[in-house]
Amino acid sequence: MTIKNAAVNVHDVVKKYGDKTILDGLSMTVNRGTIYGLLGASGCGKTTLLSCIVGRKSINSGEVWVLGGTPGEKGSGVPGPRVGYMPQDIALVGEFTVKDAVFYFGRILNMEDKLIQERFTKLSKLLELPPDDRFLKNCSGGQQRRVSFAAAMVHMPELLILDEPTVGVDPVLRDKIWNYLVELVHTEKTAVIITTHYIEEAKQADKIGLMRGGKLLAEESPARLLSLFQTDTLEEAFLILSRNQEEGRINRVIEAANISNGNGSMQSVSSTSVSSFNIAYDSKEELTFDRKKTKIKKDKTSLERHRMKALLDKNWKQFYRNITGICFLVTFPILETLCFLNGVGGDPKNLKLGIVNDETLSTRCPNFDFNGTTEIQDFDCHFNNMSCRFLEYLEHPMIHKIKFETLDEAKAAIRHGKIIGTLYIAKNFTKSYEQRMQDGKEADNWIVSFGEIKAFMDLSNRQTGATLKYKLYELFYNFQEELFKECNYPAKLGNLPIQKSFLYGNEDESYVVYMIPGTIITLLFFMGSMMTSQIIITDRKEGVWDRSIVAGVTSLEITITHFILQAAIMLLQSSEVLLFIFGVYGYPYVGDFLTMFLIAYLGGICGMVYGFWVSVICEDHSQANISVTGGFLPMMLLCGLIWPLEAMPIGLRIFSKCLPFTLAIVSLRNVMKKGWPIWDLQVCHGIGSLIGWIFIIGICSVWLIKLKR
Ligand SMILES: Nc1ncnc2c1ncn2[C@@H]1O[C@H](COP(=O)(O)OP(=O)(O)OP(=O)(O)O)[C@@H](O)[C@H]1O
Repeated sequence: MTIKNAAVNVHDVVKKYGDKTILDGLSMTVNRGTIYGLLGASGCGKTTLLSCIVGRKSINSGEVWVLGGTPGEKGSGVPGPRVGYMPQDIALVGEFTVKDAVFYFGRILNMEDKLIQERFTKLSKLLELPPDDRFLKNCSGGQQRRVSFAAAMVHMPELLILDEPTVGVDPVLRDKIWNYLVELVHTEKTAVIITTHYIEEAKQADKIGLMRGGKLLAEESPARLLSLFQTDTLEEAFLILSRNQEEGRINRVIEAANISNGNGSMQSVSSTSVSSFNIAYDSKEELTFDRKKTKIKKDKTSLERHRMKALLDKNWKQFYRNITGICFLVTFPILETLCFLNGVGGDPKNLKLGIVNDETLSTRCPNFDFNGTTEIQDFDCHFNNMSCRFLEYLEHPMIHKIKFETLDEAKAAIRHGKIIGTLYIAKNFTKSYEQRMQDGKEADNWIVSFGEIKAFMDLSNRQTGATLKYKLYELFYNFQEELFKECNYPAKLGNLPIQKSFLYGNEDESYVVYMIPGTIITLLFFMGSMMTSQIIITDRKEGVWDRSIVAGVTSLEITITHFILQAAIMLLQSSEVLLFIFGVYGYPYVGDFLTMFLIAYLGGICGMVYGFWVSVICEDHSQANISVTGGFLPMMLLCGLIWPLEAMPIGLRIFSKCLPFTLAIVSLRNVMKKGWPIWDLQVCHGIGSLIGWIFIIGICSVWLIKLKR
């Protein structure tokens, strides 16, 4: 027998996961137009073997030859339309209807819709599929398995690989499926490899491979196995083989049958094993010869329109039929933006401030009247009731005044956390304040001291304490400025002798404005990384990724089509965030909006690529969540979102500038606050750093995907 008759030829294959050997020098041959039943206990390596045959797993040594070539190499037909693969997991999209699932694979394989419909109708009847429009996520496990089976067979492949297709299928339907397979191999000359735990159903196979411990114990027709071991069932034959292998007495069927039968059937068994050895040997020779003649080329990773279309259609259906997902993707950026704008940067309100006014013994001065508090006599300005006048200026939403009789009481209240600070006004404040003005540089120290309002503050909450402190300064300046006006003194005499003017920004700006560029970029980066890592891991976990690749789709096509949809979603999310900040809340910007949008959008795209990297290095969602947040939080703390970069030690500052967010935030702030154009060097730095990171992470991810295979 030659390799031309063999659909699959596996020779002396070793496959390891780490140190663990899963396939231990395994050889098998599957001929065209036959059914090959691969049997073995759970965990013996059946799925691993099938993955090596379809080219989804690389082997450590040995040879795998499929439909005239090596999987993954030119001419093998694997992955591609010549093979139909039904993996053990359902490996279909839950948001697909029954019909969508079959059409998806048909379209990937470039079949006309009319032909797909014809096949679908036939398979639907044969496999008793649920109604066409039922979503797979609403089908039972057995129903999903049958749909998966139909999807593997829609294109009538030359080689059909079925990993446990009859699990959860009732005996009548199971019988029907086997009859169909038998008919298929006879009429179409299809080669079928089928694994099953129901050993007896494999009686209809042309050949059975009994696998155990990574080796093939026997490779015979069912009838021959029964006669060799003189058993009524295949299960018993398998039991005898397994027992003998466990006891270390056999490696191959020849010895097993000897042990089981004594010398009686020695002759026939010997010839069987010799012939089976010859198959592998001949094939190997021809295989080696062919390879010497033709240099094997790797299949090019071309982009095919029909596959891209089918993938885009799949991604779109996955997206719009997942209502929870849509709600999250659309509303999360708005919610986060609202939380940020409402929760960060506003002034505190109703801060409890103690007042000890020894001058009037009142906090509110109920019948206080501004009139008469200043009086000009002999060119001098005389003051009355200044403490009440000042307390009027403290009528502000930030301050809630609480009267205390003594300073000690007020200090005790601060220590017990009842108030945030207290002001103390001495008994002769007005007189001392007036004296201090008139005496100027000749004023006595005690006059200066009594003419002061003393503040005692709790600064343990630095932000609140500092905000109140600056508010008190501001209110006092207002008080003093108006007072000086009334006295015909220069209004600014009491201010610090510094003339301030601002070329960019202004003094009253809220802290939130400082945080806006950082928040936009970090939020979109986070959204992008979460979205991409979750979607890709889900795709991979469900097995859709692998299965599509076996059907001929390339990793590049899957990645690009995912990227197209997610980039569109990111466009929406970036618009939402910018619209809320600058449109709805009206925060000012002076630069070009499109440049700001570009930087924000690139931040989101960079997040998507980071999410792609995370999906490559992580096995599941929880690992991915840890990686996304674990990578994101340090970057967020170091990027200048919360605190200026200038406050960092120099080494950390340089490191921070190498991170994806940092320069981008600086650029966005320069456009937003200073109106710098896109060609400004500092703006270009931020854009360039984002683009650089997108390429670096993208290339590393693709490289790692190749390495992992
Ligand atoms: N990616 C992997 N990394 C490490 N070990 C793995 C990996 N995949 C499978 N294994 C291990 O390889 C062995 C064979 O697994 P495989 O899935 O091929 O068995 P199987 O015969 O198909 O089992 P079953 O009939 O239960 O599906 C098992 O012990 C499994 O734990």
